[in-house]
Amino acid sequence: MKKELLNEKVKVSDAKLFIDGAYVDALSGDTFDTIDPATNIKLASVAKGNEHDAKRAIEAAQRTFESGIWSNMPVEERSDILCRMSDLILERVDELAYLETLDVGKPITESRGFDIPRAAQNFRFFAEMAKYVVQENYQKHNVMSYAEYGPAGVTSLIIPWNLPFMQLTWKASAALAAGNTIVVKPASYTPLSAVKLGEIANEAGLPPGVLNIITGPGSTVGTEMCTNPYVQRISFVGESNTGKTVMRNASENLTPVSLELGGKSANIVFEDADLDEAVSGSIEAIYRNQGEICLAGSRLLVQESVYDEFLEKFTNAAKNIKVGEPTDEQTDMGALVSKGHMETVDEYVKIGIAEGAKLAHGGQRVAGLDKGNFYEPTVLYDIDNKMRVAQEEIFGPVIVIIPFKTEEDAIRIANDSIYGLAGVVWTNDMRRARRVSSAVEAGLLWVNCWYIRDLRTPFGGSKASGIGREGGRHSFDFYTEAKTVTMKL
Ligand SMILES: NC(=O)c1ccc[n+]([C@@H]2O[C@H](COP(=O)([O-])OP(=O)(O)OC[C@H]3O[C@@H](n4cnc5c(N)ncnc54)[C@H](O)[C@@H]3O)[C@@H](O)[C@H]2O)c1
Ligand SMILES: O=C/C=C/C=C(\O)C(=O)O
Repeated sequence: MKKELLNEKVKVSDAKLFIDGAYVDALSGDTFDTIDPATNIKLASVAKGNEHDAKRAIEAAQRTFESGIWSNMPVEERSDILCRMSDLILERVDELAYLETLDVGKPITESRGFDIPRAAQNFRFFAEMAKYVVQENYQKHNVMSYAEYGPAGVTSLIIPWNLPFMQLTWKASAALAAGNTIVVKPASYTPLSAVKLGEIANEAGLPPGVLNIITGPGSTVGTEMCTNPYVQRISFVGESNTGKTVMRNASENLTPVSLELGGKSANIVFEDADLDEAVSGSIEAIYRNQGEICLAGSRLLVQESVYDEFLEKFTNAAKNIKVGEPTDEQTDMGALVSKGHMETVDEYVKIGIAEGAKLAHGGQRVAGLDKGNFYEPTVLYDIDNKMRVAQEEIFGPVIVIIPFKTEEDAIRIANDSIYGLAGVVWTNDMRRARRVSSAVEAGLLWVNCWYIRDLRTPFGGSKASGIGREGGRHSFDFYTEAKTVTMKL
């Protein structure tokens, strides 16, 4: 079934580089395999680009930018093309969702219900918004100053493997709407959906050379995308340590960076919260997408007075999660992206237990599903925030539960982290909600909910979780170059 669908819909031979509107092999002719996380069997051969291919793509993007075919196109026309891309993504939702599920290992209900529709929404949102970006114009006596926000130029987008199509389109749609030409690199574990964007672009009428896609290693392709002098903007999503390398490399040409990096977000449950709501929200915040979400509420802080009751309810809910074949409609949690990543997650659980953590559930691979990278939803409790499992990003289905006494303790523990991506607060006291959300050091705070998004809001992290914000006007700030023109009239 899988193979047939792959051959029929995915056309394995299509997993090539996309440069100047055409699918091409890597200059070296090299390929690499992308693997199905549910079986560890090869899914497809993918062109293995290197720095020379990246250079070729950047030069195509530069030529196209200079031609003005996209950068000078009236914004309404650009917007129409991007809206067509949005429509085409929706028309192909089943195929793209299937592809994403095969490549990432995530449940089909998640790909079809979230990743792909959100990708379509990304394109429509930024295409519409580009038409209404407010221009500044000031006057003092006979002097008028106004600002032009032109496209920045060739833009590099480097994407991780956890939400591949959603995050690629989150960046690509904004960068394109602003009039840039782009070069994108998906993660090597999950290149297949990104490759499809080339077909969609051609069908929508995006001029050749505006979008270029290079599959291949970060060390070669990614490095070129950060150091090539034609590149004017770099938007990167991935681990904090890779983010440091990106920033170091970007400094060579003083290229502006937007970095969305790792997290270890505090999810704080107060005694006055609706406990059932807090349990189901916290379950989603750690186990959705196998825990492979940067925004995961991966440090669960629970007030002592409700700790035992919460722990019992949470553990029962974790036991009820159905881990299984990602393409099965009944599956809640699929496979981890790779065998190596699953081993890292398992290693963390062992480290936690050695550090003194107690195990309420999980802590091992799922019995009977040993061909794929299936790991049980795992609950570690009685955690001290100093433990490695509380400080380091595990990026898998492992919650660490930490008791706390007072609001001040909760805030102190929440902020005792190198990361500052997100935070979650469960309480029915709105004054407390306001106080705690102000005090927690993070770019994103959710109260009595998790991962509800409004694309107009600033999105990004503080501390080691990133630099800059995207979303709404913040995306346009990053993907444009401002110029102030002052005229004496
Ligand atoms: N803050 C956010 O919005 C956000 C969103 C999703 C994922 N993440 C983070 O991403 C991480 C998981 O993703 P990952 O394992 O793919 O991250 P990663 O840092 O290993 O890789 C991310 C991308 O960078 C590329 N890359 C690797 N070395 C590079 C280099 N030297 N120069 C340029 N590019 C290079 C990779 O090939 C990949 O495409 C987690 O830390 C997670 O929290 C953050
Ligand atoms: O894993 C990280 C999640 C990133 C989410 C977004 O970029 C988004 O919702 O726009």
